[in-house]
Amino acid sequence: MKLGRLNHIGVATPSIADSIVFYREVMGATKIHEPFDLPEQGVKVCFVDTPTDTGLNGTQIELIEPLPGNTSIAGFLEKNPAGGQHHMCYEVPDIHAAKAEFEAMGKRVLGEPRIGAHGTPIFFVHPKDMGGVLTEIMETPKGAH
Ligand SMILES: CC[C@H](C(=O)O)C(=O)SCCNC(=O)CCNC(=O)[C@H](O)C(C)(C)COP(=O)(O)OP(=O)(O)OC[C@H]1O[C@@H](n2cnc3c(N)ncnc32)[C@H](O)[C@@H]1OP(=O)(O)O
Ligand SMILES: [Co+2]
Repeated sequence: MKLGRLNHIGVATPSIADSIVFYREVMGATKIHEPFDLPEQGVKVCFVDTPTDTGLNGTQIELIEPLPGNTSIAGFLEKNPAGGQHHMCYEVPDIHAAKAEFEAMGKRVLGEPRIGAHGTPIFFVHPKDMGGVLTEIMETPKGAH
């Protein structure tokens, strides 16, 4: 692998509305995007931008709240009622090549690549194979940065 850009840090929350207030009032976030539902992934999503001085897009905070019926995030929140750091997402140039590399290293890729919150293909690698960090791999959006 070649370590790619840290696209976002996923933070599970019981309430995106409450988390928006936190990131604005406590953290001083100035660019908080409109929340949107991603029903195929069973989550409501809200991106919080972090500033960069490079003019490129900074790593985002991805707030995720379970939609009714979602079990994975709901299960995480049962264990962590206040929410918490859920996953890290790195960019790759080619999602299929990356999937083959992780599988060749014996890492458990969870499912086939599917479209994620940025509209490009993503997959997850099991946290137990990744030093305890649920790791999302995302294909870099065309023309990004
Ligand atoms: C895709 C849209 C958006 C985007 O960016 O595009 C998102 O990121 S949406 C994010 C939500 N989607 C997912 O998380 C999909 C991938 N996740 C999974 O498939 C499951 O959550 C899985 C397999 C990681 C865990 O599910 P399971 O049912 O096995 O839950 P358990 O509680 O039994 O966990 C087993 C074991 O793993 C540890 N665990 C669970 N979640 C995490 C985590 N987020 N980070 C680190 N470790 C995690 C859990 O503690 C258990 O460990 P054990 O020692 O056995 O107690
Ligand atoms: Co994510």
